[in-house]
Amino acid sequence: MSGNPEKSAVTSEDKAVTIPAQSGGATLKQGPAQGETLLKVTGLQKHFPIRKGLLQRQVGAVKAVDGLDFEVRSGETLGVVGESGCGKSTMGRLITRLLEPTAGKIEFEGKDITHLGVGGMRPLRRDVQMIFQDPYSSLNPRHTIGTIVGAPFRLQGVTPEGGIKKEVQRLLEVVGLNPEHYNRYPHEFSGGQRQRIGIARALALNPKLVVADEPVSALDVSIQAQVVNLLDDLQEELGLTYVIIAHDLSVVRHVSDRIAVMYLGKIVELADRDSLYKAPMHPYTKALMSAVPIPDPRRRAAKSERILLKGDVPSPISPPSGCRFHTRCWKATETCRTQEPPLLELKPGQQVACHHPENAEDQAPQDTVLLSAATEAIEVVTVGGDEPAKTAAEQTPEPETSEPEMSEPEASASEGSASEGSASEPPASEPSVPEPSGEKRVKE
Ligand SMILES: Nc1ncnc2c1ncn2[C@@H]1O[C@H](COP(=O)(O)OP(=O)(O)OP(=O)(O)O)[C@@H](O)[C@H]1O
Repeated sequence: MSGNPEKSAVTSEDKAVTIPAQSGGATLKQGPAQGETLLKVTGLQKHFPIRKGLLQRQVGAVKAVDGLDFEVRSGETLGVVGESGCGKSTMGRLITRLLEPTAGKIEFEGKDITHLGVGGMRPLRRDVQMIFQDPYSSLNPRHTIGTIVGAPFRLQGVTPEGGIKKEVQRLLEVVGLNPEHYNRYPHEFSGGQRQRIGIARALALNPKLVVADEPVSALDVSIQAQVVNLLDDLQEELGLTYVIIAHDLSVVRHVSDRIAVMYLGKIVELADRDSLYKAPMHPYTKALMSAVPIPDPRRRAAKSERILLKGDVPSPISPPSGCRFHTRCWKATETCRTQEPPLLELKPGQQVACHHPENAEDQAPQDTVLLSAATEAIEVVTVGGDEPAKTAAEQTPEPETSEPEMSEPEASASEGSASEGSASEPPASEPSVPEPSGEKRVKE
């Protein structure tokens, strides 16, 4: 979250906690300098076997994570986004070593931790912590919050200076809870407060890397900003590194320095936050970005278009050949169906796995014939503007002649349409939306 003016503006307004100096077991540790690689993942895979019959023979596998390559730099926040079932949580559990990888390599501070046993993992458990999505099921209802937040000390055999109780009370204060509530039970707290308890537990041993799996998605919208700001403040004060998994792109935009977009067990795009939001290169990223609601009423009044991907995400048991997104992509060609695109750095700080990327040189310019399914792959919905919403009966696909109605940036986007595989630049701040042939348009 470093160097993110948008985030710091919100943080300073809502700052509710001050973090006292670390003491006892939670003293600041030496780690890699800011910006150096803290975690490196190479070819990471997790295939869950599917077994059948009396002999429980393996008949297939769910390829939840199927070859990830990325690194996390010290002090940064890497956001991970993607539709449900694309393998985000599995990736989080792999890098925190809550799951055993099927293949690949995980290095933490240069040390290979891929297959460390329980004993070898013990020191790592202090350095890598996880915050879970559901603050209701992740806290034991029979334990007081004092016991819950103090558990990491007991498990690691660490006695902080001043004792566990004092340290737990300090941690509760750090996350904005009343230290006097040490003896209360989880059910006595609200969702947001429970998530703060989960955060206090994760911070107890002063970790270097915190993996947060949908940390705010179970919370009321009004509470989400408080928890996001708390994570922000804690990162600044304690020098934490985050991997934040979320499906809410507004949250990810707010918290992340870099963002990895996952689709069916693979990273399809990995880029700096601003590059990704201004000029997404993978069609899947573009479709995701077009669905982000615009909070500014002035900008909302302007017309914008959303790409609705048709059909479901294919099964991770037998993912599509070639590019996994080709069955839902409006740019898909024969190359996409047969050849898997590698994740390449096509612009500084922006890696993308696509044969026909947006806003960049076409990687397979000779292949210009769209697959027949490509023209039906999406629906483009125009939203905003001053037009009143139409009922379903009134919604009619517009004829080709509707194009002159478009504003200039939209028109230029249409020039770089799928069929041409062009590399036109998008409008300055909003992702452009393609005009595939045979598309249906519905106005709201
Ligand atoms: N223990 C398991 N055994 C078998 N399949 C699993 C297991 N855990 C996850 N999966 C499957 O792996 C795929 C990826 O799941 P995962 O939970 O990682 O996705 P996700 O992107 O985090 O989705 P969500 O946002 O819904 O949590 C899914 O198809 C899921 O059904």
